[in-house]
Amino acid sequence: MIKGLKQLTDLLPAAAIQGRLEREIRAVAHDSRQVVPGTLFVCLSGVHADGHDFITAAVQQGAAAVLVEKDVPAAGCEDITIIKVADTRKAMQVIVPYFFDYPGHKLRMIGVTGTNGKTTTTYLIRSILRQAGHKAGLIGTIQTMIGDQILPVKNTTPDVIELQSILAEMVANGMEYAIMEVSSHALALGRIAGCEFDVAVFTNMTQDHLDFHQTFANYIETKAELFRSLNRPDSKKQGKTAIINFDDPVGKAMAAHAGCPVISYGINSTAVLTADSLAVAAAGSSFSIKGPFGAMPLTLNITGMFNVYNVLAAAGAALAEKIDPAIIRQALEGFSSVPGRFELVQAGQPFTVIVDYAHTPDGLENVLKTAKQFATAKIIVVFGCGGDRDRTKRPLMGKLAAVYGDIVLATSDNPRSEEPGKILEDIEVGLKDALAAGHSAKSYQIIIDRRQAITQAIQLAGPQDVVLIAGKGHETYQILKDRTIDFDDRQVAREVIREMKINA
Ligand SMILES: CC(=O)N[C@H]1[C@@H](OP(=O)(O)OP(=O)(O)OC[C@H]2O[C@@H](n3ccc(=O)[nH]c3=O)[C@H](O)[C@@H]2O)O[C@H](CO)[C@@H](O)[C@@H]1O[C@H](C)C(=O)N[C@@H](C)C(=O)N[C@H](CCC(=O)O)C(=O)O
Ligand SMILES: Nc1ncnc2c1ncn2[C@@H]1O[C@H](COP(=O)(O)OP(=O)(O)OP(=O)(O)O)[C@@H](O)[C@H]1O
Ligand SMILES: N[C@H](CCC[C@H](N)C(=O)O)C(=O)O
Ligand SMILES: [Mg+2]
Repeated sequence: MIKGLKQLTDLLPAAAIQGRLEREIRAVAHDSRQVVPGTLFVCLSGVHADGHDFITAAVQQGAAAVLVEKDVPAAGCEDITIIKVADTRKAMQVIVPYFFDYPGHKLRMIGVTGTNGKTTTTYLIRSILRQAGHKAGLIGTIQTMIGDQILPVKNTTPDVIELQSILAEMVANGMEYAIMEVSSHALALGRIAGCEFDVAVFTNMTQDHLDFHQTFANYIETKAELFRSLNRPDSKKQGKTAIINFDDPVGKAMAAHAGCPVISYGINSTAVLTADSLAVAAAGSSFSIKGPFGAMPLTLNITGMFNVYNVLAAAGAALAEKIDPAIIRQALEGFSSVPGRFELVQAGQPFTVIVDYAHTPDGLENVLKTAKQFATAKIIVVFGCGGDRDRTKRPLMGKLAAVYGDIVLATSDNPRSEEPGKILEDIEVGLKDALAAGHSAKSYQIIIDRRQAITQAIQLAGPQDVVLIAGKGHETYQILKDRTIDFDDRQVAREVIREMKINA
């Protein structure tokens, strides 16, 4: 993409400009390390750093212009254009979609938000759309997919520059759909500027990210933004639909924000799509979806009540896109799994080992309830809580692990800049509470080293037991204070089982 700087600044009528506008802009970046010759460097004030401090570095790398919200020294900036606005983040949200020719207007866009279930629901929607013969790209926690091309990701929802560039790539590659997870961080930080969603899905709302949103009420309000966005007077698209979980206490409020047709779903509420005849096992589940098309009996490779909700949400999105129910059924029944979501590790051991991405109290409770539904012997839980994340969820997760598990091994999960022992102390408060109240767990152990915790769990497991290793799912790393090391729960579990020569 190449745009004239004048075209870009025309979108910012209140900007104060110093220097010439007759320049070609070949890229937009807010990170000096990504600046190439001809870049417009956007200076953002962040949590850890201030982009204004990197102007010299950006100029040295060939920046043609800088967008600032503070006065910056002219020295060193003689050959570039300085554009000053009141808020660089907002200005970036205006110019970047234009820079990439508004790819979000050319794709049918499906956004999925909610505390849990976004990744799973987006994968399900993608498989249905592909089954129906559509070209569908995906953006989310695990990876970005453009057709069969896979790109690594840093965040669940990329920042506005990366996101618009991915969407442009999708358009260039003939994608009809972009299905994406919309995190609350993305909504709060305006990362989805320029995306016009045709379908917005609400999965659920439970505690997470209170470090960032401060209160649960703020968190809900932030999520509501996706549904309000369906209702904008300046919208370029027609025929929007909201897919809403009516079993969730805030579902109806989300629907009210949408101001467009709603496909509701739920198991306990009156809704357009419901499910009954539910049966779950470790390796799969069966149930029947009831909807305007009648009944759709399903036998699936994914399990757990929570996945019934994800399936209903995905079916709702597909129905909004007028996909034939027979195709929806075919796709759902052929769907294998999402990496690291209730993933069974099978290395010949006589007990069940599950690796799951539950990293919130609700996620952990759901996955433990599911394990409890089919477990015939002990449940051994290995889990931890991320550093630099919502601290208040730690005792809650500790408590839930001990309420549903028989043996709990609390360990590290991406401690980041925090002291692992301190995180575990927070978890231990909840563990102690649950034990004092006489819940399921007979014992717990605190084992800082995650490999050692997994080894201990596997050593303790007897025939028919269930070992649940929660929190990291598909992740292949452990983020420590000073470095990131390779770490994959599934691989470690397999290695430990093989080393111990445990056979059925
Ligand atoms: C709180 C948050 O979301 N922070 C995001 C934010 O970082 P920040 O504002 O703190 O940036 P900063 O490091 O202070 O830097 C400020 C500016 O200086 C620039 N800089 C910095 C260094 C340098 O050498 N040169 C330079 O130009 C940076 O590019 C930036 O523009 O902007 C960065 C660039 O877009 C993001 O990568 C970063 O996400 C961090 C890594 C993060 O972990 N975010 C998590 C909490 C997150 O967003 N999670 C959500 C939800 C997950 C879920 O589904 O549960 C997600 O969508 O992933
Ligand atoms: N609908 C659901 N309700 C509650 N828990 C769920 C639901 N779906 C999945 N989970 C649990 O949450 C975990 C994460 O699921 P998934 O990755 O689909 O959610 P997510 O919303 O994408 O998470 P993230 O916020 O990290 O992107 C799963 O491993 C499972 O334990
Ligand atoms: N999207 C979530 C993922 C948490 C996964 C867990 N393994 C952790 O690192 O806390 C977050 O960034 O808070
Ligand atoms: Mg996700």
